[in-house]
Amino acid sequence: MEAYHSVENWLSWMDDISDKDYVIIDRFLRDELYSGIRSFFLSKLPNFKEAGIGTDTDNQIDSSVRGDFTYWLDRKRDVQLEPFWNVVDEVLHMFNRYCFLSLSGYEFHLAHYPSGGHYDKHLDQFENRNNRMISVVIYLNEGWQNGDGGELEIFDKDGSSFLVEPVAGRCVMFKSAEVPHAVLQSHKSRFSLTGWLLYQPSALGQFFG
Ligand SMILES: O=C(O)CCC(=O)C(=O)O
Ligand SMILES: [Fe+2]
Repeated sequence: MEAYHSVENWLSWMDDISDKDYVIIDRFLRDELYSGIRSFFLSKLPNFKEAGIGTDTDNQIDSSVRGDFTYWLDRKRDVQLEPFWNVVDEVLHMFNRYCFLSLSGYEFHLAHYPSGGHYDKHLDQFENRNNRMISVVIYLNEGWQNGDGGELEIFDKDGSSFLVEPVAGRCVMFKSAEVPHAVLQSHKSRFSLTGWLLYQPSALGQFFG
């Protein structure tokens, strides 16, 4: 299949994430794919559920920590998103090839922070499950303006931090276990597509598959 982005782009993004633990890429998806995802998002809004903290077996809802509503995606069911899944395949491949990771899975959800929602500072790791390697967030907020809130706050190792505006088409990727981050209170509805590239400890399938 034809590559979605050039190798030169991938090399510079992989350099960025290796050096700084995060990379920010504007207009990551072509217009057509971006619009398809946004329409899909809007069509699913009635089905979103209040997000919890923790894993499937140990999930707690606590809107003082996290105020978003999510809709988990499923590649087999959500076939309208196939062009997006193809990009996910490419992202996985590029991390494996140029960052020497062994990624072999992913999980993605749509996220809606209603006005007033936020997410406290955290790492994208669970105590009882530590296979999230790379976090990927793509923002779908058209007409986002200064003052709308909902910025992603990324913390550096020295404790200092900076804000990333959740503008439409922007993609942020970061190392899930290394980069503490938070979502500042949003003053408008805030839309994103968020996922994690997963490390799966060497299963037999990797050798024989
Ligand atoms: O939407 C964002 O900017 C980040 C969301 C987040 O941190 C999460 O879902 O774990
Ligand atoms: Fe997070």
